[in-house]
Amino acid sequence: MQSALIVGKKICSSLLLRNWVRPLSAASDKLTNVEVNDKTGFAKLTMNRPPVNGLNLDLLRDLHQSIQDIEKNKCRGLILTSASNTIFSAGLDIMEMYKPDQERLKQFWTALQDVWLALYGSAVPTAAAINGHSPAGGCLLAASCEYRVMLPKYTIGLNETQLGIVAPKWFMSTFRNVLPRRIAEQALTQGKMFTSDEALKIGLVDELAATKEEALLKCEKFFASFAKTDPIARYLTKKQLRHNDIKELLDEKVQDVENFVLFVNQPSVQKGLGLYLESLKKKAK
Ligand SMILES: CCCCC/C=C/C(=O)SCCNC(=O)CCNC(=O)[C@H](O)C(C)(C)COP(=O)(O)OP(=O)(O)OC[C@H]1O[C@@H](n2cnc3c(N)ncnc32)[C@H](O)[C@@H]1OP(=O)(O)O
Repeated sequence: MQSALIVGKKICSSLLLRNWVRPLSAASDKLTNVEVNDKTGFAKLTMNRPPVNGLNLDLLRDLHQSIQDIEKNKCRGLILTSASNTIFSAGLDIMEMYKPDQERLKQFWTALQDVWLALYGSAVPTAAAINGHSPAGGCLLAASCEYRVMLPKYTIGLNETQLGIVAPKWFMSTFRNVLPRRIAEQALTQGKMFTSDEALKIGLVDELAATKEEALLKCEKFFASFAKTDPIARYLTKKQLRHNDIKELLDEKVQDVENFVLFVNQPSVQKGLGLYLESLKKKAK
């Protein structure tokens, strides 16, 4: 496992210290990092896969493990953010889908499903401090949280149709959980990337913040808004509201992997992904 969990000196009484301390791997190996604020019990989950936090199999597995740990240890909030100064996440690592190894491709999609199920269905309140660009899978992660605070002058959206690919149903449900249906439909069909200001205007993000520190504070303030609610009643309410979306994927999980594998292997999709990768690399030169 490639993530590190760092806990403050004092921890919430509900936490079992021995559960929290996982062996720290060498710094260069870490793909996610979890820090728990000892006073508040809020966990900061930081993605750290340079250069763009591309969601490959390893990062997805690491994220899943970290979300599960945060949940098991009954933290009072989970803030998802990025170690990069300019990118929250560039979405799925296209290298996982281009000329793929077939067995790994299945594992990759299953890992993405597991991350989404854990994050979207989390009992712990969730928020995203979006401190950089957040296309496609990056937007999915942020939109799966209950609250979003974004820094200015970045972009966010589900741009799949611009890549010639179709976002699966559960990506769309996540968007529809945040946006009015008509706006979601337009955004998804256009593959539109919104600037931070536009995202605020349509409600894709809840607040803007000038710095990452401010974004983290705003996420914490969101968690504090639950101070007078019963955590179990809070969770059961969220669970009921998100139940149909989650059930839909759980009922079709294996079929969804098969659909993905079939889709990605189509020659036209492979060609499109290859051209897109080339354009990204040309841009980098
Ligand atoms: C098939 C069923 C549905 C599947 C649903 C799919 C969901 C997805 O998430 S698909 C991925 C969609 N992602 C994108 O379209 C984002 C593409 N990337 C960008 O727009 C930009 O890279 C950026 C805005 C995120 C960052 O820009 P910048 O800071 O200028 O960095 P570079 O563009 O120079 O990128 C650095 C480096 O990283 C490579 N790269 C970027 N994104 C990806 C990616 N998603 N997958 C793989 N590799 C990526 C880029 O090619 C550069 O590589 P090098 O040239 O080798 O340094």
